[in-house]
Amino acid sequence: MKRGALDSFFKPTVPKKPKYETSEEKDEHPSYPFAIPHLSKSFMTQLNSAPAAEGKTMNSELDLDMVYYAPYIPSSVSNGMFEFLRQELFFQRVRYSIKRDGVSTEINTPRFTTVFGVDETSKFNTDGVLVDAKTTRKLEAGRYKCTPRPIPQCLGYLKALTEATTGETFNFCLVNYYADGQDSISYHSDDERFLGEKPAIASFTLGAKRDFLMKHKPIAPDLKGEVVPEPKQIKLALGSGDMVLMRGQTQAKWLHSVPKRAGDEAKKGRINITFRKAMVKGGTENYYQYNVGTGGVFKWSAREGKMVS
Ligand SMILES: O=C(O)CCC(=O)C(=O)O
Ligand SMILES: [Fe+2]
Repeated sequence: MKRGALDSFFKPTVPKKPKYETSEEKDEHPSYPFAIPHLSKSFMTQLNSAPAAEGKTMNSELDLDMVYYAPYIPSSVSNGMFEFLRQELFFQRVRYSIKRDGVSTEINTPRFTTVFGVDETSKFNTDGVLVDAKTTRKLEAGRYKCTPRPIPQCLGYLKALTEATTGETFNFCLVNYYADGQDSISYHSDDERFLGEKPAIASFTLGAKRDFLMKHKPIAPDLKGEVVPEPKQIKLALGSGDMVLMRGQTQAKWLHSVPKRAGDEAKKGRINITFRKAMVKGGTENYYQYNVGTGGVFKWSAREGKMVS
């Protein structure tokens, strides 16, 4: 046997080198299953030039009020950000049961999810302790059934940039990971009362390109029985680094979805990040219930090329 072959035979298998650089600093918190590294200086510098493209206002359709940045995140960092977040965040695959007409059905959320943040009535102090937003006093035990988690630096950095661009403020960050074309989100609107009347939601895509579909909610005939024609469905092929800001009446009047897709593109995996602002405690309970749940934690395995529990 040749020397080189023997050498490589006995060489220990080193773990795959991550495709991105991180900072030495990490966020740790009792609510995190493991620490999350900060973004590298280089990533932060590159992100500082966001938005990479001017936002296009989409408001010519009935009740629609959106701004579309294609892209928002500079293309030099969008893939690194995708690899970083997929590798460093913890995810869950949430199951819950709902009652439809008295019959309870099990729902398996068809994507990986994670969530950070707390509603406007509370905040994390600099020691990572939850305090009342008004009195800044430590929360009494049992204020929340769930365990709120502070937004880590890597997502907080993007949140601050998004706030500067949009003039909105956010206190929640929800993350979806669509592993392949079978993962999806069905038609819905983010019109919960805990978000307030005309919620602004900034929604990012990293990784695979996926179609984002929008359709107007059914319009009832007016009192005179006149039928208002519904606007036609909208399809945005969201690519890595793109951001859509939905605001005004968009959630009240429109539905959106990311349907299942065949083909190789979706197999690359797609991360969606939404920044939102929940006004009351019920919002925090809802977001943790449906994005964390009670099952086990998943983490990306670079070796296996999939989320593992
Ligand atoms: O993945 C997306 O682009 C949309 C996600 C979404 O609508 C949601 O999480 O409410
Ligand atoms: Fe949504």
